[in-house]
Amino acid sequence: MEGKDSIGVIKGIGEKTEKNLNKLDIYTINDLLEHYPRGYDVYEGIIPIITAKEGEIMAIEASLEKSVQTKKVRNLTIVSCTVKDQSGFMNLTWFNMPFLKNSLKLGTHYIFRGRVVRKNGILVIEQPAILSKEEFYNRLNVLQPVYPLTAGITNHTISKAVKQVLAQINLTEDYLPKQIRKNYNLVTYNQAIREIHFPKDKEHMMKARKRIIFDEFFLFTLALNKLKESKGKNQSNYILKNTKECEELVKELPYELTNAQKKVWREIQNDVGNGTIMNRLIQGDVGSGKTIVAVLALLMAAKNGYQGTLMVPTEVLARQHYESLEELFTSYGVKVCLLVGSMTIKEKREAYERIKSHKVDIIVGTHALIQEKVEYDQLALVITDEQHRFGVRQREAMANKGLEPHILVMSATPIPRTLAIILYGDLDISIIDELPSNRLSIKNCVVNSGYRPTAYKFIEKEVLAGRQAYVICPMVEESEMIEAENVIEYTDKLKDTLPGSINIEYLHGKMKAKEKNDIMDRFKKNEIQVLVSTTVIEVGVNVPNATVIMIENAERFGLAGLHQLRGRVGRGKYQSYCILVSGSDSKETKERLEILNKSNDGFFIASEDLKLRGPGDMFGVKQSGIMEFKLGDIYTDATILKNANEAAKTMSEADIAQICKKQPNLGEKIMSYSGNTLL
Ligand SMILES: Nc1ncnc2c1ncn2[C@@H]1O[C@H](COP(=O)(O)OP(=O)(O)OP(=O)(O)O)[C@@H](O)[C@H]1O
Repeated sequence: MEGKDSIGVIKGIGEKTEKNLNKLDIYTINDLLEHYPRGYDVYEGIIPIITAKEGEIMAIEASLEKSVQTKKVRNLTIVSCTVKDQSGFMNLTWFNMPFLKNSLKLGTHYIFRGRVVRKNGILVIEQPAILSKEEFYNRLNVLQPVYPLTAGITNHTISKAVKQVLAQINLTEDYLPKQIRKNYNLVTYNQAIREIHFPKDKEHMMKARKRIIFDEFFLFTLALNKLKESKGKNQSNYILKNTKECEELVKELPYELTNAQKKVWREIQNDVGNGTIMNRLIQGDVGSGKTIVAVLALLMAAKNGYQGTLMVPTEVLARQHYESLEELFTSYGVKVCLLVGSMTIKEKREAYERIKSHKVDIIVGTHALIQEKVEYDQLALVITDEQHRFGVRQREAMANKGLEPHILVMSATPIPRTLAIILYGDLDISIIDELPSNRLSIKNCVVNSGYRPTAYKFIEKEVLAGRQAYVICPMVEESEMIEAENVIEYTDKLKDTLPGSINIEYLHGKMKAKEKNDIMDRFKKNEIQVLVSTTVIEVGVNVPNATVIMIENAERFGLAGLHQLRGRVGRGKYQSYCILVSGSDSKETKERLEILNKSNDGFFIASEDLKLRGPGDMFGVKQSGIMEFKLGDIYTDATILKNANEAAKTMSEADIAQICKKQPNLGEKIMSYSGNTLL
């Protein structure tokens, strides 16, 4: 078996499973091996039912009190039952597992293990695993990998497949020179891959992680260094002059640009006017007003007779920008068009035609913008919104579309300067370090679920005063389907609680793009006052009239993620509020959430978060996922990042060629970061 082989060669993986694995971007054996656990589950002992705590995972040994009930709610089958041990009773529920009705027998003792949640005021274990004594005790205190999943793929499917591959594959060829391994105290590739999936203990897992993260950062910085070298300060084909329209737009804005915005705008003008190609990153906290600076740059490109694009991570955002740009630019005679994946073939074809013939100046869209079929005419400026989804590769693919256009990247990730210099090695950095002066600081509170009625009353009060609110629903990791169902259920309950005059709608990842856009449009127009949503409320959504965000299960998010979510409010002149509802009473959770409670400053939060979370602290909290590293976290793994960067710098062209010979897929890996032919 070889890394390049298709996953179809694994015994037990049929066509259907293969298709489902493809949805997780797993096509080859290598992809599977690099589908790292997102955490580890550690089985602790059996405890009495009476000690159940909301939000925690528990194992109980119990028997059925009554026979199993099933009911159908929309397209979900819900199986539920009550079990008892000597200390008390507990309700259990499963989704879409109707067969349990016949397999669970009265009078038999089972071990159930799962997360305790509160439903209608009662504690319930949701989706518990049912284990035999032997299975349970075999797993006790052993780190079990927990993989990112998709519909049709269980954790068991992946871990079984990985086990089989590890038994058959030879991974002893290590591309990383021995000296580097020695200098930075890194285990071999072979050991790392084996132990990241099935670690002997936490210490081994940490060593495996360190090596894999080192590789991620090493290859990334290698690619960046190359990119930087190849770019140099190249001559630009597009020299953009300042235009009177930009000055007019600045004058017409309902606010004055902050000094930080003015400074960044000047830097951009200088970049695009001095004859070299601009490669610039604008970094600014959520809501600091990056968009208007990008808008000015686009107007300038259009008024110089060129095209410009604005590429964002989601369709909802693309539409939001498209609509506001169209409104802003019409009076300047600048034509804007939208290009997103969900458009019909006919619509897309029309867009391609208008782009190619330069009937439009500004194109706003998602990754559809970089598809091969799009041909631009004099594309002078590419702006991407780097909310963790666009890596160097996409940036380059876009750049290659034009005759080397100017590139502007916007990021709301608060990265300390020393790290930013490494991570954005090929870019100059501008920082918007000042919020608009009309902003009031967001008021925060951390509460438990008992506070919900008060929170709902508060939302009602704000809505009656003309404002709007977001409610972010509990996170469900098992399946998007169940998550969607939760959102619908939550919305129904909220409708029962709040007055009928308040329009409440929901948004979740399973909805069609058109439905999502429609809901967002109506929320923007204040036809919807309360939006219940999963985290699909993406970074960048801008509804300044929304003043409350209530986040359920706040304990399950990383602080960076919470800060981004919170950034959906406090974007206008009104006092805004963030209610963090925590489903856990643990001291660590309280400490973590307290950081957000205390501060609204992204840099401060990131650095405090770092102090609390040690490196490799991957239990329980969703990682920030910045810049597409599979395991590496730029904050907690900053030391590894610095080391990897240092090591990459020592590599000469010949060294790289040498190690690529040893490991042919290394070249591909580097390319996957850079999108550039390096070798
Ligand atoms: N100088 C300013 N004074 C007052 N309001 C401003 C100013 N600049 C921008 N705004 C307004 O602030 C809001 C947030 O701005 P914008 O959407 O550009 O934020 P952002 O930096 O892109 O944030 P995010 O990272 O969350 O997307 C918008 O409604 C915008 O109109």
